[in-house]
Amino acid sequence: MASEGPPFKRRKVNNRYQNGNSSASQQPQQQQQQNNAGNENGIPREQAMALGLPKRWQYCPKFGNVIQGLFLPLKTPLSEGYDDLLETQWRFHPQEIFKANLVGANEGSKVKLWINLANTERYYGKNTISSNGCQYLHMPLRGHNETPSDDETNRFIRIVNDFTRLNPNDIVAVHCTHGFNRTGFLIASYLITTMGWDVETAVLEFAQARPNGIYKEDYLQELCRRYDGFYDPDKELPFEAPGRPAWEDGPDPSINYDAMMAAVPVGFADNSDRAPQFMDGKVPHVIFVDDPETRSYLQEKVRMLLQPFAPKALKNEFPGSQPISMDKKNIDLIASRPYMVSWKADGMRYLVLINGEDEIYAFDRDNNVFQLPLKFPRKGHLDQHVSDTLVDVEVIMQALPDGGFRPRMLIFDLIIHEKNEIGKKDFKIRMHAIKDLLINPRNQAAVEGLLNKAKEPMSVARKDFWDISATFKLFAPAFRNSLGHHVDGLIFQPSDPYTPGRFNLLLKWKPPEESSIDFKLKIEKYHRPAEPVSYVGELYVLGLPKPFAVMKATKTLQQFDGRIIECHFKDNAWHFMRERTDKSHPNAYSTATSVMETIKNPLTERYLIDYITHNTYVEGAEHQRNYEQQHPPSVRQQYSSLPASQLQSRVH
Ligand SMILES: Nc1nc2c(ncn2[C@@H]2O[C@H](COP(=O)(O)OP(=O)(O)OP(=O)(O)O)[C@@H](O)[C@H]2O)c(=O)[nH]1
Repeated sequence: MASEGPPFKRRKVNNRYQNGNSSASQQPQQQQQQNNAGNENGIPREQAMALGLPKRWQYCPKFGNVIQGLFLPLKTPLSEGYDDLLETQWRFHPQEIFKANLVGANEGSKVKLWINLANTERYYGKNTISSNGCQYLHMPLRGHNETPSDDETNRFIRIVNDFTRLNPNDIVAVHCTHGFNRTGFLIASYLITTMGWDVETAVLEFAQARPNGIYKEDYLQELCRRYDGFYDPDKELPFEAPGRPAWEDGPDPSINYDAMMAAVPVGFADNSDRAPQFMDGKVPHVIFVDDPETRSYLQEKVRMLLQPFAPKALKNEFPGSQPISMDKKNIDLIASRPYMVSWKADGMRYLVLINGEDEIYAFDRDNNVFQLPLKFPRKGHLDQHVSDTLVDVEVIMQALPDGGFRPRMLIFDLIIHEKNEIGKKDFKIRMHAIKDLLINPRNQAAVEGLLNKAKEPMSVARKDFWDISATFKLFAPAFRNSLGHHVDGLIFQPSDPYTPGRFNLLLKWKPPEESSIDFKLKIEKYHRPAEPVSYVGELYVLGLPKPFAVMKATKTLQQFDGRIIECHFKDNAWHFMRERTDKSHPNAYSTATSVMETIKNPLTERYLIDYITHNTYVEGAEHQRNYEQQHPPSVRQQYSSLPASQLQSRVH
C-alpha cells in the first residue's frame, strides 16, 4: 500500500506549515525572530536562562502512551540550554523520546514524524530531531483560549495521512507546550475524522493515553460542536471534563514520575507474558507467525485487500467489519433496506487470508497472525489452490454426539475471491459464492480423494442467513440445540457491500441476559482495621481512569488479575463469564455505557419479533402476519420448535 500513495515531500509540507497563513506568520517580526531563535541546534544557555521555562511546565508529565500505534503525545522538550534551570529529574531533552520504551507502540515502530504545535521554536533545536532520522514540522497554533481552526485541523489530518501512507507502522510525536489541549484536540479530531470514532471515544482514548486528557472545557465543547453537531452550550458535556491538572501547581502526588517511562498504566492489558494462541490453543497444528517481518507483510496484504472497501485509510488495528448494537433508536434500519438474519455464534472472530496452498492465515482481533493447516481447492481445477482470497469467519467449538468438541470455522462473508472484489456485491451473492467457490470445491475434492477432511484440525462450513421474516424461527429451542454451540444473539446483515471497521448498518442483537462488557480486571486488596483482609475486583474500561464498576473477587476470579474478562450484569451485580484471551483492550467507555443502556432499557425478543412482523417489507412478513392471525400462540410455539433442517433458508 505504501507505494500507492503520493510521495511525502517533506520540504513542500514544511513550507506549507511554516509559511502558510498561520498565527505565527502574522506576529510582529521581532517576536517571530525571538520565537524562532536558535531553532537549528537549540538556543544558547544565556538566552534560555533569560527566557525561562514555559509556564507550568516543570511538573507536567513528559509524555503519554502511543495512541492507536500512531500518536505519541508529549509536552515540549527543552534543550540542554535550559538545564541550569532544572534539577536532573525534571530535565526533558528531545533525545529521551528516541530512547524511551514507548507503551502502545507497534513492534519495530519508530518515531518518524515530529509535529511541534507550540507557537515558538525556542525550546529545542530541530536538528536534534532530524539527527534521529525523524522529520520535524513546525505547525504553530496560538493556543491559550483558541482551539485549532478547521483549516489547521484539516492540515494536521492531511499531514498525518500522508505520513501513514508511507510509514504505516511508525509513530507521529505531537506536542504543544504541555501536550494536552491543542495536542489532544488534533489527535481526537484525527481519530474522529479518519477512523470514524465518536467524539466521546476519541476524547477518552486520549485521556487514557495521556491522563487526564484535554482539560480545557472550551476545547471539549468545540469538539462536540464540530463533530457531533448538536452541542447545546446550556447542557452539560456528554463526558466529564477533568478540571485543571494538579501538576500545574507542583509535583502531582498521584504521578509516579520515576516510573512513568516504563509503567504500563491501568486500563491497558498486559498479556505480553503469553504468546498469542489461536482458539486458546484448542486447535492443533496451528502455527503462530512470530516473525515480525512476515507478520507485517501479511497484515499489510490484508490492509491492501481491504482498502478499496474502506471509506477511510485503514490503520494497524483489526480491520474486520464490526456491528453496532441494535436498540430502539436504530431498529428502524431493518425496515429501511433488505436485511438478512443469522444467529450470533459465540466463538472467536478471525479474518482469514487464503494466500495459496499452505498459506492460509487467520488474523485475530489483536491482528495476531496464525497459519492454519486447511486446504481450499480451486473450483474447476481441484488440483490447484485458491489464492488472494479474504473471508470473515467465526470459529466455534462444535459439540459432538460423543460428548467431545470439534473446532468449526463458520465463514460468514466473502470479501475478496482470487483478487475479485466480491465483497462489493449484494450479500446474497456473497453467500452463494462462499458455497460455490469455497465449500463445494472442498466437498468435491474430498469425494475425489484429493482432500482428507478428517485429517484437518477443524471443519469448515458456510454460516447460513435467512430473510428477516424468519427471525422468530431462530429463537426456537430446537434450532438453537441443533447448532451445537453457544449462541449469544442475532446478527442483522444488510445487503450492502462489506465495510471494514465499525459498520453502522450491521446490527447485533443480544438478549438482555447476554449483554456483556469486556473489562480489564484489577484485584485490589482492602484491609480495614479490625476486619479481615478482603479483595475487590475493579473493572476498568478503555478511556475511564477510574473503575467503571466493581465485583466480588472470589478465589477463581483472582487468577484473572490484570486480564481482560467478559462479564454480564444480573441481579444488580457483575458476573464473570470468561477470559477474553483474543483481546488485549477492554471495551471503550462509550460501548460500556451503551451496553448499560440496553440492560436498563432492553430490546426484548417480543419487541423485536413484533417490530419485524409489523414493520419490515420483506417477502414472508405478510405471510407470517397472516399465519399468526390464524394460529393461536400455543400452535405457533409448536411450529417454532421445528428442527433447524426445516427452517426455510432463502439462500440456496
Ligand atoms: N459480522 C458477524 N459477526 C458475527 C457473526 N456471528 C458471530 N459474530 C461475532 O460477533 C462479533 C460482533 O459482536 P460483538 O458483540 O461486537 O463482539 P463480541 O466479541 O461478541 O463481544 P464484545 O467483546 O463485547 O465486543 C463479531 O466480531 C463476531 O465475532 C456473523 O454472522 N456476522
